[in-house]
Amino acid sequence: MNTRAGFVALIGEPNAGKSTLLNRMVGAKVSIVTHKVQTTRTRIRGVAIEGDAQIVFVDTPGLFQPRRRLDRAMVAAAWGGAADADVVVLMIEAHRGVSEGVERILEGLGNIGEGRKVALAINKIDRVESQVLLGLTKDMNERYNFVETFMISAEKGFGVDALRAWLAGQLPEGPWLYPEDQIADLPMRMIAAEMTREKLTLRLHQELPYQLTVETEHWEERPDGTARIDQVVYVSRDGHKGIVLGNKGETIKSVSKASRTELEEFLGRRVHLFLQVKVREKWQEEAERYSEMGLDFKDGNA
Ligand SMILES: Nc1nc2c(ncn2[C@@H]2O[C@H](COP(=O)(O)OP(=O)(O)OP(=O)(O)O)[C@@H](O)[C@H]2O)c(=O)[nH]1
Repeated sequence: MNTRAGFVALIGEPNAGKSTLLNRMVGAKVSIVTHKVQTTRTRIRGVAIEGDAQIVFVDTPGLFQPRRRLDRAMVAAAWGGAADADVVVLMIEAHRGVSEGVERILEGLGNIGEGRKVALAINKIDRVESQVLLGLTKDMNERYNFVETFMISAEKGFGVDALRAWLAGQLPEGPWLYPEDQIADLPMRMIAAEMTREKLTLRLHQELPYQLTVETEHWEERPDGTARIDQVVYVSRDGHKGIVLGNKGETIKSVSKASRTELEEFLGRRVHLFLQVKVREKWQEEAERYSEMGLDFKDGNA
């Protein structure tokens, strides 16, 4: 049996229906619902299984409202994520047509590289007449070379199975990115990693090394009702390790304390949190496909 696996970036203006579609495609068991933390990272939103294929959906935070300087870096990062995905799906709203926002996205799409598979999903087709749909399909395909166009209603479920099956077929052959037994607690591991990353962001401000990732390596439910969570903060350079540790380790200690407090509140029980900082020079290359955080921020995008 040949398995397939890969990343799909779902992009579109706010309100296009991305969350609705993801919930339908992914199913409650493995969907990840953390909208809380805005980082410069591309996050995994959910993992869907379709036959022999594992589809990892990534999010593109902050893609469409670049107001402040930080947001511009996030926009660049988001496009970086889309450019690294195996397939990009642009979702638009049938009744709104080619809005200004959609035009901007089309411009951005022009820069993500030749040969990228970009599909168009026209959502909310329940709200328009079929002539409108045909016109919109034609218009959009004249503006960009989509490999495929889908007409769907994420809310009513129309066309969603066809889209998921098509996506599965587009992914490269290879082992699954997440072992089956890890998928169930993947959301919790990721939420915990994001909490720590958020605390690092708050504590370090501008000093925060861009090339930094947090992974939850180990999660143990203890018989006494507490949880032991081991996380590793990966940095790409030795010098960054010092920044994250802080003077006499005080930065990492306060990050750890803040993250643990939040985790305890979230889980409703005591948590023993252990943080380690490790240097992994090439973590971007090696971790991209296998780490819990998936696609990442690239040098030069800021
Ligand atoms: N009529 C109709 N409404 C839909 C459809 N899909 C989604 N919606 C509605 O559109 C609204 C936005 O959907 P979301 O899934 O939250 O959109 P989103 O793209 O995730 O939005 P952000 O999280 O802001 O980026 C919700 O009120 C949905 O119920 C559809 O197929 N038809």
